[in-house]
This record gives sequence, structure tokens and C-alpha cells, in this order.
Amino acid sequence: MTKPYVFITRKIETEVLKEWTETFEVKMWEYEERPVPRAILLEEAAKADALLTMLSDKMDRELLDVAKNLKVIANLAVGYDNIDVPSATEKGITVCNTPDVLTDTTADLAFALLMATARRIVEAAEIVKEGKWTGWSPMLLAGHDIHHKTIGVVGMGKIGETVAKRATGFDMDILYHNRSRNVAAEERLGARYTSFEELITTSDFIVCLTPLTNETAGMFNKEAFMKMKQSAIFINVARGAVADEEALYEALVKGEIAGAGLDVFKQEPIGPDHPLLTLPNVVALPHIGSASVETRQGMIMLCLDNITHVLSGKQPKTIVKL
Ligand SMILES: NC(=O)C1=CN([C@@H]2O[C@H](COP(=O)(O)OP(=O)(O)OC[C@H]3O[C@@H](n4cnc5c(N)ncnc54)[C@H](OP(=O)(O)O)[C@@H]3O)[C@@H](O)[C@H]2O)C=CC1
Ligand SMILES: O=CC(=O)O
Repeated sequence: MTKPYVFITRKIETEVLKEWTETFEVKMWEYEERPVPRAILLEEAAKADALLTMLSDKMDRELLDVAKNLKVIANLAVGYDNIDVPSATEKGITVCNTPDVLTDTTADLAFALLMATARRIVEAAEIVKEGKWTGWSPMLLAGHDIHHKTIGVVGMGKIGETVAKRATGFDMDILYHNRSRNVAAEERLGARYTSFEELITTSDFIVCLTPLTNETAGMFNKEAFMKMKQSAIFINVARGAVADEEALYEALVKGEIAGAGLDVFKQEPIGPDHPLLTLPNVVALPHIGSASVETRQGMIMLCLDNITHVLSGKQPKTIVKL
């Protein structure tokens, strides 16, 4: 009997894969840091029973049309904006993601980014390493306080709520905005539900943790940045396209807001000459929200489990539902 064929779109290291080859025929793209070229992805999709994919792999209609044997796409991420889920579902292809396992790790990074931006940690560390520290002075690299300020979380889901939990340790007031109320977060954390308008106008830190959808694309636009406090700091750990990057740049240059901490960009990797990277009040990270060794291993294991489940006719652990 032929083994089901599984294509993994990046090089991943895990012991489990050795056992896996007894049950499945496994092929892996050979590079860890370079995405599989589209032409190869299309070729592999045409043969595969399962694909273990990354955010950089576009699982669109063109690909799904050639993927005649495909039964499952296991995305190594909780976000699945790279996948045409309605088309996959229509074709009977199960789409899986990695919620929960990455929640705490991503919340840690979001809060670290908030702190680094507010307290100018990256600028400060560079000055020391570059030998530009000439001595203590009263206002040297004076940043913004975090404690007792107001944090506004847009997208108070699993990660948003976990960020808010960290904010309680800093005696912060917590506002949030979703399409629906998160009563559990209100009770557990004392968070207050507000409109998007109230949140952006009154928060000191605006943290975006929504998925990227047609509704959220560009929600942080020129108008939104203009309404923020001049001392506000914008943190985006969701997806680059939820913010209009040109409007964000303008707002930072004109002093309409005080700073931005960005883990995600519209185009990834962001080009080194992107205007946002020229600004000292921008802390930019290379999309590392869930990047701890433990969490990435957990995400890989979850993807492999989901593939095994689907290919053996069982219900996967984490499925993306329409
Ligand atoms: N930078 C990184 O490395 C990482 C980034 N992420 C990003 O974070 C996102 C959130 O993950 P997670 O917390 O697990 O997901 P959840 O689904 O638990 O939370 C998403 C939240 O966004 C809210 N939301 C959805 N649409 C809107 C809208 N139009 N307006 C306002 N709020 C909205 C939802 O509430 P409601 O439905 O009531 O509106 C929900 O509370 C992921 O989709 C991903 O894009 C995740 C992990 C790592
Ligand atoms: O961006 C990462 C994710 O898990 O989604």
C-alpha cells in the first residue's frame, strides 16, 4: 500500500519526523529561512495528501485547484490569512492552525515590545554598544512610564487577554475592543469594553491583536492615528496589513503619536530602506511573536498531530472553522 505523501514547506527539526517516515512519505523544503518557491509549492501540492505550511505560503484558489489529493493543510501559525479557507472547505480540505500553544509566548513578546518601545530599550542598548554613551544625564533616553497608564487592546481574544493579564501586574487600566464582549476578561481582569473610537482616543498604549480579515485590514488608518493621544504608543503584533503603514509613518513624523512597536509588516521581510525603519521611535522586530524554542516545538508537534489525525480519519485537535 502506498504511504500518504506529506510535504513540509520549510526545514524543521524534530525527532518525531523519523518515526513519521514509517507511516508517511515525507518531503521537506531544504531551507529553514527561505520560503519554497511558488512553482515548487504548486508541484508538491498537486501530489500531496497533506501540507504543513507557513504564513508565507499562499494557499489560494489556484493552488487548491491543482491539489487534487489534498486532505489537510496544517498551518504553523494561529493566524490563517494566507489560506483561502472557504475554497478549501468547499473542496473538503481540512484546515488546521495552532491556537493556545503560542498564546503565552506571543503575549510575552507583545508586552516586551510595549516595554521596549516605551522605555527606548533598543535605542539605549545601541548607544552603549556603539560607544556613544558619554555619561549620565538627567533626561538621557527618558521614555514613557508604563505603570498606572491605560492599555487598550484591540482584539481581546486569547493573546489579547493574556497581554491584558500582564498589564494588571503594572497597575494599568485596561480597555478593550472586539466585535463582541469578552465578559470573562472583564470579570477576571477588570477590563472595560469600549468602542474603537473611545479606545484609540483614550489609551496610552494601543495594542492590536485581531486576525487579519476584510474587516480589520487598514483599521488603523490616518484618521485613527490622528485621534490618538500625542503621547500614545501603537503596538502591532497581529498582521502588518491591519495598519496603513504610510499613515503610521506620517503620524510618527508629525508627532501625532509618540512611538510604535511593530512585530509584523505588510510586506515581510520589510525592506531595510522602508521609511518606518528610519525612525528612532519605532521598534521593529522580524515577526517573532511565538518564537521561543518550547513554543515552536509545541506548534510543530500540533501540526504533525493534526495531519496524523486527519490522514487516519480522526478529528484533528485544532481545526479552522468558517
Ligand atoms: N506576531 C506574531 O508572531 C503572532 C501574531 N498572531 C496574530 O494574533 C491574532 C490573534 O490571535 P489569538 O488571540 O489567538 O486569536 P483569537 O481568535 O483568540 O482573538 C482574536 C480577537 O480579535 C477579535 N476580532 C476579530 N475581528 C475583529 C474586528 N473586526 N474588530 C475588532 N476585534 C476583532 C475577536 O473578537 P470578536 O470575534 O468578538 O470580534 C477576538 O477577540 C492572530 O490571528 C494572528 O494574526 C498570533 C500569534 C503570533
Ligand atoms: O503570526 C503568527 C501566528 O501564529 O499567527
